[in-house]
Amino acid sequence: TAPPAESSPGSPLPRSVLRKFLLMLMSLLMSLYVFYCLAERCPSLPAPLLAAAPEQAAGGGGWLEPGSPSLPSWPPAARRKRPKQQLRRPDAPGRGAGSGGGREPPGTLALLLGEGSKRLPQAIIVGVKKGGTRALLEFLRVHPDVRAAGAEPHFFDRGYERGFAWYRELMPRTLDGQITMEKTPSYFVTKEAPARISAMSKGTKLIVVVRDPVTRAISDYTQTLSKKPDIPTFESLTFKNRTTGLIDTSWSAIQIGIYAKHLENWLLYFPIGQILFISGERLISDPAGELGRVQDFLGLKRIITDKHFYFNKTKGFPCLKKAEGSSKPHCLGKTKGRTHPSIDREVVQRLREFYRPFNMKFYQMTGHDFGWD
Ligand SMILES: Nc1ncnc2c1ncn2[C@@H]1O[C@H](COP(=O)(O)OS(=O)(=O)O)[C@@H](OP(=O)(O)O)[C@H]1O
Repeated sequence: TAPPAESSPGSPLPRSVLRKFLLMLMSLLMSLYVFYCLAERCPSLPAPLLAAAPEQAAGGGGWLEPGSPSLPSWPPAARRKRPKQQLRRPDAPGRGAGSGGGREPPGTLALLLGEGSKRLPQAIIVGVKKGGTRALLEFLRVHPDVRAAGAEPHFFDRGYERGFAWYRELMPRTLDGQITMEKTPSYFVTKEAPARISAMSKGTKLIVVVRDPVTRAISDYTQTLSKKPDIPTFESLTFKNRTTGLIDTSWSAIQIGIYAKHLENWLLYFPIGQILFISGERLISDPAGELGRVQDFLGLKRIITDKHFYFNKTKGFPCLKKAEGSSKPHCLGKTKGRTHPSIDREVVQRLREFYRPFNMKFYQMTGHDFGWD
């Protein structure tokens, strides 16, 4: 018998090759479709994450950024209309935006594909220096609805003349419903910062991580000492006149801790309810508890819980079980949690006396006793 015809007369390709080619074409088309669906444009999957919620699409107003009248108003997350199935369960494994290995929150692929846009921050950690601001931001970034600038932009203290377009460029891209954040601790003691932030948006949510002003001052000094080992002792810098015991309030390490005074300046532009005060001490002893308060304040679902933290004995601090963008445990670097030099007890005592009335005033203003006295 004659062998089955592999190619029809006149056809340049044998049938088997043609079949293989068609199969390959089909699988290529199927892969393209799957990819399309993963990019959240596929109609058979949950509604597109990228579609703006009706009220967001309508534009809310409230933003005063020059030249950008259509910027969305706060709070995208609180008013979020993201489909339910796109929010991870609080106990679901996985990480914040940018993580790898199939643990990405919804929308990460869209961000990777260049979707989303850079927005001015809706929430800022404005202080205080050495309060625990980096820890708070790193912890918050675990939330899939939070995206934050990595470095401190220093826009409202050092870079204001560069303009809002420059500032916005420093921000990560976000999808509708995600909150853009940054942290620059020096804003809290910058006279012009409240007016400038209010000029950007009156609705900006402010977070201040405060810490016992005496320990904060020592931490501040420790940082300077690590960079300039030749500076005078903490004790000598503390006093204008050691014999009279007059404190040198012009020394920034002391100045920054007079929280009540700085807060007065912020209250000229923002209602107290728009400022969240986080205890730097509790951020260490109960990170999940403090993160719960922050998530509520930002109108976010409570996704970051105690399951996200472990206490690292070597570091002496709580660390993340999985850092953003990785599945590995993550502690803050060596510049966080430095060993403080021991300071003369009497000097510490004198500083405690100095800060006490300011602390009392601060507790009164915030309605919260931070327990430093
Ligand atoms: N989880 C965790 N890991 C490491 N460090 C932690 C953590 N939580 C709070 N802290 C405290 O954060 C202090 C540094 O504060 P900041 O990040 O605000 O410093 S800075 O102003 O940005 O330089 C840093 O101060 P020092 O201990 O004096 O170095 C820490 O005490």
